[in-house]
Amino acid sequence: MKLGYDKRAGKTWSLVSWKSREDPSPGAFSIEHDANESSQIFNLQGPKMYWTSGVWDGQIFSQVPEMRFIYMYKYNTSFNENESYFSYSLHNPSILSRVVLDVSGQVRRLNCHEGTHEWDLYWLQPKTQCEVYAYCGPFGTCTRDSVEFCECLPGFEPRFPEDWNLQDRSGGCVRKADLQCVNESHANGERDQFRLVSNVRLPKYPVTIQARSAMECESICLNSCPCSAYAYEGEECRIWGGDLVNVEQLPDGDSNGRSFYIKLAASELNKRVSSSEWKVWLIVTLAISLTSAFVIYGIWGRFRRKGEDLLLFDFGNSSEDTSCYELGETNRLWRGEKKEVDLPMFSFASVSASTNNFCNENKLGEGGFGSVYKGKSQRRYEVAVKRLSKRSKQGWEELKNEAMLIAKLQHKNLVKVLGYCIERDEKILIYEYMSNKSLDFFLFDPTKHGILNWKTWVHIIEGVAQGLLYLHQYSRMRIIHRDLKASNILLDKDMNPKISDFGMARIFGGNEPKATNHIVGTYGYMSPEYALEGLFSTKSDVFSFGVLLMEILSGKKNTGFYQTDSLNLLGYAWDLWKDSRGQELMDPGLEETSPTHILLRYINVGLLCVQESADDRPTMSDVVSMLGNESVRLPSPKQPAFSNLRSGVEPHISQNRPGIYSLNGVTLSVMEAR
Ligand SMILES: Nc1ncnc2c1ncn2[C@@H]1O[C@H](COP(=O)(O)OP(=O)(O)OP(=O)(O)O)[C@@H](O)[C@H]1O
Repeated sequence: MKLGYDKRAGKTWSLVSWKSREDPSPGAFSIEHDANESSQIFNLQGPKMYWTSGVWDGQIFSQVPEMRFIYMYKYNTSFNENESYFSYSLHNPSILSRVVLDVSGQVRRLNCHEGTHEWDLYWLQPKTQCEVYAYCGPFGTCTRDSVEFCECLPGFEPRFPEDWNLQDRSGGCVRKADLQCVNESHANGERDQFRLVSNVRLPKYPVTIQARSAMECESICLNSCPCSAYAYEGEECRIWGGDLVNVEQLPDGDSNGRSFYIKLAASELNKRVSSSEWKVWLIVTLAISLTSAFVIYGIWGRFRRKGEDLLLFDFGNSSEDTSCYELGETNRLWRGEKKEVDLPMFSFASVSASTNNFCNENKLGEGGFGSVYKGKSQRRYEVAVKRLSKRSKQGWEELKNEAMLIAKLQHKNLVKVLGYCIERDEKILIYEYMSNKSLDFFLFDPTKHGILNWKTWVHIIEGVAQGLLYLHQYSRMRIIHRDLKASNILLDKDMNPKISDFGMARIFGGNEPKATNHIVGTYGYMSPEYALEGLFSTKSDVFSFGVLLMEILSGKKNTGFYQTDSLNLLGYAWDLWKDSRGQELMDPGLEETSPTHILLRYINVGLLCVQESADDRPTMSDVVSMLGNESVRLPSPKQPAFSNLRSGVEPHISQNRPGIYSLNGVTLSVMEAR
């Protein structure tokens, strides 16, 4: 369908939401294409702007940067004397995809899942209130996941305080003191000044101009009356005229955080608090702090009980139940941690009841830090319960790291954590149950590898790639998994892959590799710069993904590979590739069910991922596009890392480097070199 304007018929092609989920008559929202040159998509709530895509630059809409990495669609805009419109089509016409404008005003893209024939949510906007156009009005700032979404920028106050208190923030904020707006010194000697606003998503609609320095950029803004703010980054001077909208305050450490300078009257910046104001401020602050403490205490108590109620209702055996919140030291320690876990807490009694007292028949497997059991709630909902071994001291740190990270992530290819329990010396995480266990069960058992056809393997490979891409690029934090391997890919009943085991994962800022002395990971999957120098980056995950891909294609483990007596799997693959015999690497079962040129393409991508130099390896977004789009030309790979290493022999680790890694597919870390 076209979204635009039919000039001959004088008709607009738009998308209109339903009135309610049951009533398909025209609702409050509509999407239209701007017929002017800016060619943006407007999502309107009645006549009011609700969301905008930003201007079309010929490839993407400026407010939808992720379009750069989504290679599935072809976009088309057209302006001629008869019509002006925007439309899209799919590179692969067999994929079913649709765009829906929801009753709540969200634009949702849904793709039909080949296996389940259900509509999967692929993309949506606006995702949060902070992305709604001018949600906090002009000069307001928005903070997601906060009770009070909106605040005013420093030096501003609500324009309509009554509406503001009644939660209508659309009026925004106004200056507490007017700008002087003079080029030369003002009569009283005060010129407008700038105040830094940091760690935010920048306001919409800047104008970009060239400036040689931050000072020059500041002076341009200072000498232009309508300029309200500027930002200087990489020789690019951005200035904003008039109202600032959609400034979003980001959480600490968010790699999307930027800074800008807002222009304020000098009197506002130099304000001193008089002694009577100071006293009033002190009294009010004390009163607020005390009231907040009581309120938080009350809410916390209710929250704990609510978590427990949920558990009793869902898992529990109420008569035997001991309450988690009555626990002692360990429990308080957890809550005392700086970063709290935003997850429901369950009592040990109910978790134990759900697994039939951790009986052996319910045991799903055993990892480095403890055992995993299948549990069933009273409502027959299946879960997986990871119980930390009481001897494992280090495992506790990993488990906490895992809970804190996964609780903040949401993607269909990442395993979900449903809750936790800490009681006396018991430490437990509860996950969604994945009935097909982990990928290694299918991969390294020759009788099982052949059960899955090529289509399913592609589904698994693409899912893992999407999950990693989300971690590296799209999640709220940039995350490096550091322990991607076959046993950490779980499979649900429909063989959807989910990345698990975030015990080693790290939040990562910037693009430069980070160094560590404490090298953890699994032999065979670790990149050379990480195993040998302790340097990790998103490219170390790309390396592990490459090894996994080669293992899937060949049906063989990278470690313990004895096909030839001189090389490991990567070396073997490289030798075949050089001799144009790549297809001989393939698991014979796969070769029968898939076209050779596709298999060779996948081997090519795998070899690109395991190249020696991290800089030569593609990013996960490159990998996703190379795997999914046959029209993307693939570069020739260079020789893989460790390819001349005898199978089962570990790379030499220098004697003066303290950290070491793991063996035989089990993750370990020790602090001394061997
Ligand atoms: N959510 C789950 N659903 C079903 N089975 C699971 C689930 N989580 C783990 N398992 C099973 O339990 C086994 C042990 O998992 P765990 O994550 O503790 O260790 P691992 O990843 O195999 O090893 P390591 O801890 O050394 O990395 C897995 O191999 C898998 O078969």
